[in-house]
Amino acid sequence: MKIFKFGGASVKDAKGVKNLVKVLKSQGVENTFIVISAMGKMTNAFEKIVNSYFYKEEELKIAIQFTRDFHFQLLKELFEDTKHPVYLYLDQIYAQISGFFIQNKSKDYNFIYDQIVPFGELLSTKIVSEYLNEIGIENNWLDVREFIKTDAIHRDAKVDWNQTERIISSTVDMTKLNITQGFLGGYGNITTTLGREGSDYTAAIFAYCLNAESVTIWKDVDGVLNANPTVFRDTVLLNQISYKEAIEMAYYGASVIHHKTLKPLENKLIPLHVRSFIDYNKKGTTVRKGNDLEPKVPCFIQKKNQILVSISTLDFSFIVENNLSDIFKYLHDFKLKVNLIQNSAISFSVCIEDKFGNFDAFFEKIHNNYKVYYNDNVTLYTIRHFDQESISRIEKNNKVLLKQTSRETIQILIE
Ligand SMILES: Nc1ncnc2c1ncn2[C@@H]1O[C@H](COP(=O)(O)OP(=O)(O)O)[C@@H](O)[C@H]1O
Ligand SMILES: N[C@@H](CC(=O)OP(=O)(O)O)C(=O)O
Repeated sequence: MKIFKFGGASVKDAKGVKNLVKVLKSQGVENTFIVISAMGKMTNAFEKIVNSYFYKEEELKIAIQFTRDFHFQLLKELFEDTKHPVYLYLDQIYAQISGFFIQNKSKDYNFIYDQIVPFGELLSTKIVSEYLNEIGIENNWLDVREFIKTDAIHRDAKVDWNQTERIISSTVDMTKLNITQGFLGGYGNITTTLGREGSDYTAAIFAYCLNAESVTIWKDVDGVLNANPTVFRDTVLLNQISYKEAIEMAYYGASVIHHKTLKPLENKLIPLHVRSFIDYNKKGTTVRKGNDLEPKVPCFIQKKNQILVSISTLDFSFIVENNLSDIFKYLHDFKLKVNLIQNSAISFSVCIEDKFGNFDAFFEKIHNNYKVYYNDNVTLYTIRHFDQESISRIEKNNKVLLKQTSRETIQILIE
């Protein structure tokens, strides 16, 4: 059995949905399990709804209407008959959204996020599923929240592997073409999410639990390239990469594969194919056990919006011995992702990412006990398998704030 994951870019409009059908037909629909993300940029649009609810109530209605109009327009292009039940589904979803905001008493941003943003995936999967039925490709729509069970950490839920594996392996009917949502999970009856861009991970979870033969994620690029083509010129397609190389690249921020996707696949040696939904006959990239990189070229990863924090002790005590555990505890408590660390005798520099908007609270907590300086909005470049030419490419015309080299990797922080 094979798992296909279609991301937002592949279903960004009605043409995209029709193209998904072409991809499916070209590969054969038998023994296939499909994971789909929200359409186009709909996750951002649903995030805007949550943001308006909290901070700009006067924009809430418009934000909701924007997502509704988007899906309604798409339905009109896919289903001529406005009496088709999928239109009713759309109405029901928007009644649920309004009902939620009327009844909600919670002030927990992350909880509310997880009750609203998932409508993007629920709508996209229902639309694709109904469209496939309409054109004669029978399929089974699954509510992923009943299958992937998580803890209650909203927006960053951890999978309960025991429960999830038991449920998936015993209840998914593999004789059917199944379609489900990426990115979502369930804690009891409460919806959770696995972190932005988590649909690749969803595909890997199902692959692991169903012992799939492969996972294919369909992208708007030919496969995994040695750099993001929207940032770098002259990129090269990587035909094959090892799990280890892929996990390193994803960890450093190569957004083409979600970083949690690799471990479940590597554990069962399930190959991951990254292929183009535009040129779907091309082979793309395969991630599997074997040579690190084919061809072996420097690989560039850019991470924007980083904060470089330099922390030193006030009393000249050694930073590592006496203070580091303290600082790391706060970094952990405030969910600040550490991307680079470097220390001297009395000071410590750390490059962090503030996904949840907690940096100010972290700063508040530590600035009385330490001398703290920071530069925000800096960019971290990572080069795997670097050479002098690749380093010069990054450093040219840029102010380097910090640089760190290990055997295979160099990281350069640029102002
Ligand atoms: N190393 C890389 N190779 C290929 N694409 C990359 C790489 N790094 C970043 N990308 C970006 O990832 C995009 C595809 O991923 P994404 O937009 O998340 O797709 P989807 O939403 O369909 O999952 C590409 O269009 C490209 O801009
Ligand atoms: N829709 C979610 C999950 C996801 O993985 O999306 P995509 O496959 O389009 O990156 C997000 O945008 O975060």
